Amino acid sequence: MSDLFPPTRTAALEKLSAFVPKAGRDYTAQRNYDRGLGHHDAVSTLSPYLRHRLITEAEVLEAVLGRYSLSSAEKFVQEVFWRTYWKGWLEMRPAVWGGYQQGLLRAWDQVQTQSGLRSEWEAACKGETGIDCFNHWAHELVETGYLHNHARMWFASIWIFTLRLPWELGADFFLRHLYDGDPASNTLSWRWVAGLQTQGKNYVARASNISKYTEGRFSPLYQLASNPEPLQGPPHPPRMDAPVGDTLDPSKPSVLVLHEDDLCPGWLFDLGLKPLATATLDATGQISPLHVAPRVKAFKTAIMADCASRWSASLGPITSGMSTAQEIEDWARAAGADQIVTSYAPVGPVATLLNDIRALPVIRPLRAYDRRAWHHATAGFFKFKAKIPEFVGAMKGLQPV
Ligand SMILES: Cc1cc2nc3c(=O)[nH]c(=O)nc-3n(C[C@H](O)[C@H](O)[C@H](O)COP(=O)(O)OP(=O)(O)OC[C@H]3O[C@@H](n4cnc5c(N)ncnc54)[C@H](O)[C@@H]3O)c2cc1C
Repeated sequence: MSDLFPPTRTAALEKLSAFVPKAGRDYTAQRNYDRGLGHHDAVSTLSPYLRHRLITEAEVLEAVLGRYSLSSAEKFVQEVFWRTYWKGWLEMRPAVWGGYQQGLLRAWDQVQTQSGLRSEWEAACKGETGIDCFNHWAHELVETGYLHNHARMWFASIWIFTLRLPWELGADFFLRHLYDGDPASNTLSWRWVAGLQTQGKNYVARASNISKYTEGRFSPLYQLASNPEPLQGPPHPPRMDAPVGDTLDPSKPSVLVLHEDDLCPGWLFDLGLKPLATATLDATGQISPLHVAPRVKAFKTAIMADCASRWSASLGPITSGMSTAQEIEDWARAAGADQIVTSYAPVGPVATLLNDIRALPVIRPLRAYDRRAWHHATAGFFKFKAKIPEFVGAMKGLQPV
């Protein structure tokens, strides 16, 4: 497992405190520079922890806003809210996740039946194309489980417009190798690069931009598609209401399911939950039709174990690695529960698995942070970000001025 991301909350907190002093002017000025493996100091590299809520958005924002004003740390705060925005956007249009999964299966079928496509896809995943920077990022991703945001944008753009590979295969490559692989941020960012998210507007990687922001490490002059058209896709599905979450009745005999979307369960105990027993869920196998990288699987297993050991006094007997609805139902019944309690899981493999549970009610309280923000993801990020002072004010228990 990579030393860059030790799979513990302690490591996440240490990373946060090391980063906080840089979250103001330094981040604003430096965040777009990708200085390469071992030199990602200008950004927080907190995403593997934030994605799984081994540390929460609220904790990160509070630490940064404890040192800086909102206007001094505006850029960083906005980036954290991109994660919130993407989640809210997908919650209200879950069909986009289903559409991605279907598109991926179609593309995977083509890879298996068209030898030309298969060898191009393999070369891209192995970092054996004729484009140095792209090859470098493919290796960095596979070897470290992380890529800088700018590298993700360039990589996705080259994958789609220069190599002309199906975007779903690229998104899948990311999900199988990123420690922070996330249904909302990944799918919608790939769609954004392709021109499917902000429809008709694609992101085109330019050699000059790559050269500037890699400080000359790469300069793929004349190697990249120069004026590609955005991909065409269906219009966005109709918007559903954002979820508000269930109310927990802690007096009912309950079991707790811990999952990779929220590994800070303390707020559920604050609601009065006293589980008879706890299970950790393993939904890793559901994220892709292909094998997820062993380092990613190991990271997820380890952060769940870290969570379980931190909270062991509150969890009751712990069963690890449940991976089917049937297993969970049988275990919950055997424990004598009337209900299964779990933090609300946003659109993705965990939610899909939990939706299959029929034998017992599944109670999914939603954090106030998500409930306040998600329903504002109606249009583009520009409109959403205008609400940030309000979100932050509510988080601090303050009214925005
Ligand atoms: C094609 C593509 C695929 C992506 N796939 C994922 C993914 O699977 N999982 C994932 O967590 N992020 C994804 N991102 C978003 C972003 O690249 C990463 O969250 C960010 O690079 C993480 O590094 P960091 O923690 O050092 O970020 P910092 O710059 O330090 O930002 C702080 C935090 O803000 C959030 N954040 C920053 N930028 C974004 C963004 N553009 N979208 C959403 N949240 C953001 C993250 O939680 C991050 O930890 C993707 C972006 C692109 C362009």
